[in-house]
Order: sequence, then structure tokens, then C-alpha cells
Amino acid sequence: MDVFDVPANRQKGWYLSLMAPNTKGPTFAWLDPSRLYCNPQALADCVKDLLSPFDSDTIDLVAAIDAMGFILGASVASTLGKGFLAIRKAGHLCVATQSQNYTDYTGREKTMEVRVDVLKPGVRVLLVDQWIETGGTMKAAIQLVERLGATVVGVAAVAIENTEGGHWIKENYKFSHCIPEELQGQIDQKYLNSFKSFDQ
Ligand SMILES: O=P(O)(O)OC[C@H]1O[C@H](OP(=O)(O)OP(=O)(O)O)[C@H](O)[C@@H]1O
Ligand SMILES: Nc1ncnc2[nH]cnc12
Repeated sequence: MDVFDVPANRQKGWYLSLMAPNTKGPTFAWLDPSRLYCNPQALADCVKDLLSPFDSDTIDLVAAIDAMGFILGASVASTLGKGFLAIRKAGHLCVATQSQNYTDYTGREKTMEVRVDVLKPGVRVLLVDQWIETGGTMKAAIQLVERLGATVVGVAAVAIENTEGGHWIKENYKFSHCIPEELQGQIDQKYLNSFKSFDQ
């Protein structure tokens, strides 16, 4: 599928076949959703799918995770007409921060930070990231939001893999993702059938 193509009949998750396979090996995430953000209809449909379970929820603020989560998070915030809070990998924020250590799918120990002058009791936050694999990254973001007294309304990501951490998030928080049920197995196997006909 050409990166700018839009099918006449846009079925749930149609835009997932725009994602590119990883050609760089195991030190990288297994695929690259960022290609779908280049297609305006795909990005709009992805954001709509992420927001639909939260239609009747009050959301004050969208917070998203460094780095690729910023793209989706900012799109979600702008669609909702809400503000955007950046949760950053350590060492970038030049203001007072809270930090949280975590381990992600790479197995490496990392630290994320959030400024302390925005989140407080009563602030209802939708957390957005590009992907949830082990869930380590999203769990750390949840811990930061909650430690500052704000409320996590829910968690949204293109995909939530069926891992222990993915289950923990689904069991404890309202969530949304873009994966139709029939594709979840491919996501968990880390291979999409659409890669067979992937054509740049
Ligand atoms: O569920 P986990 O195993 O914790 O992994 C999920 C994280 O990994 C990916 O980002 P990555 O760290 O690859 O960085 P990037 O957004 O800077 O590309 C993804 O966008 C999440 O942030
Ligand atoms: N973009 C991504 N694709 C697949 N698995 C991931 N794990 C973390 N990020 C990922």
C-alpha cells in the first residue's frame, strides 16, 4: 500500500498495514508505526479509534511518553481540544521533576521524568504512547502521574501486546488500542501478514 493511499472502505485498523517492518534487527522495536502518521486519514482514524472508548469521560490533559508517543499524544490532545504534557526520558527537562526508573522491552534500565508543576489532585489525565510491549514504560508513566496525585483516566496506544505488563494495564485501567481482535495474534507473534506485500 502506498503511504498516501486511502481505501474506499476504511475498515477498523485499515491503517495498520501502512506500518513498516523492522529491517534493522533486534536492538530496535519490531516495527515502525510512525509510517502511518504520514498519511493524514490514517492518523485521523487512529486518533479517533484511540479516543472512542473515552467519549463519555472527562479528560483535562493528555500526557504522552518520549519520543514517538509525543506524535500521537499531541494529535489526541489537539483532537480533544485539550493541553499536552510531555513525559520525558531523563536529562532533558530543565525544571523541577519527579523521576521514575523502569525497564522496557530492551531489558535496559531507564529513567523518565515529568515536571511537578502541572499534575495535582483533581487533574484527569489520558496517557498516550505509541506501543505497549512489556508495559514497563507505561507503568512508570502511570506511577509518575499518580504519585503527583493526578488521576489516570485511561491508557491509549496503537497496540498493547499480550504480555504480563500488557495484561496488568488492561486489568487495572481503562484502555484503548487500534488492533482488531483478529490481528492481535499477529501483534503478539511480532509479525504482520501485511509485511508479505509490504511495498515501499
Ligand atoms: O512496553 P515497553 O516494553 O516498555 O515498550 C514500550 C515503549 O517502547 C517504545 O518506545 P522506544 O523506547 O522504542 O522509544 P522511542 O519512542 O523513543 O522510539 C514505545 O513507543 C514505548 O514507549
Ligand atoms: N514500535 C514498536 N513496535 C513493536 N514493538 C514495540 N515495542 C516497543 N515499541 C514497539
